[in-house]
Amino acid sequence: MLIKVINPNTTSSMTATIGDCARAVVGPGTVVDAVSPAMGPVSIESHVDEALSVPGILAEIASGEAEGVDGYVIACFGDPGIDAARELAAGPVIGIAEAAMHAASFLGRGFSVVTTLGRTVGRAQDLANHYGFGRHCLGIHACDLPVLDLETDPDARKIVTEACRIAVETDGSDAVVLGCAGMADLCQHISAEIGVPVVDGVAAGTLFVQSLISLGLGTGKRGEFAAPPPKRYTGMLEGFSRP
Ligand SMILES: NC(=O)NC1=NC(=O)NC1=O
Repeated sequence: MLIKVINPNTTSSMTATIGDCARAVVGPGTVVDAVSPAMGPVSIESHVDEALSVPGILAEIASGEAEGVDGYVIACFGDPGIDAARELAAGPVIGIAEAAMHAASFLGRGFSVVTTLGRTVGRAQDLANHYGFGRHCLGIHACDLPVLDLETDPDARKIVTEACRIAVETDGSDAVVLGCAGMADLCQHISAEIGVPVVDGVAAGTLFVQSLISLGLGTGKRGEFAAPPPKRYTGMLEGFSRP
């Protein structure tokens, strides 16, 4: 089977890290194609960044459908464009926030989320509530690292680890969810350091997609997520028009 893992930001080094983390967990019959869209923000740290990442995500979903992709992971903790992507895809589409929260909910009574900048905390809270994890999500904490500093700051691992330690002590949580795809490669180190399960949504989302495909399950097409009707788009979006 072929799973397309889409890093909605256009930083190729982060896409490579994300792809490595996804490939590390899939079974022998699964190929992971990790991509960034040709257009979009170099990192996603605001509502504007998230909105501007969606056209590129949808372009990747559309090309994936033509290429016979079996399922998709949207590897950004805001789960941008997830509903629109599900309209375009036949197979399952899972965002890393939804995946990580589901996984963490199996590990105890409650989990903490550690995200990047403080301004992304509200979005993570909205997603927890939207997905039905408001009761399980005991706290959402920012490590105050910009997304791309996760790759460049030599202290990034220590900063995220300490933020996770403080989150668990503050919230009394049983597990931690990493609130950024760029943290995926820190997961095992942090878990060993703080002594609680740490969930990376890239790995969790990839395995959930693999499992759904193995069960022969894809996105339901009877109603809300049926293929969208023909539509003309103008200006910069003209290429998205559906005859
Ligand atoms: N909360 C976040 O920082 N989310 C993210 N921004 C990105 O560019 N990738 C993420 O996962």
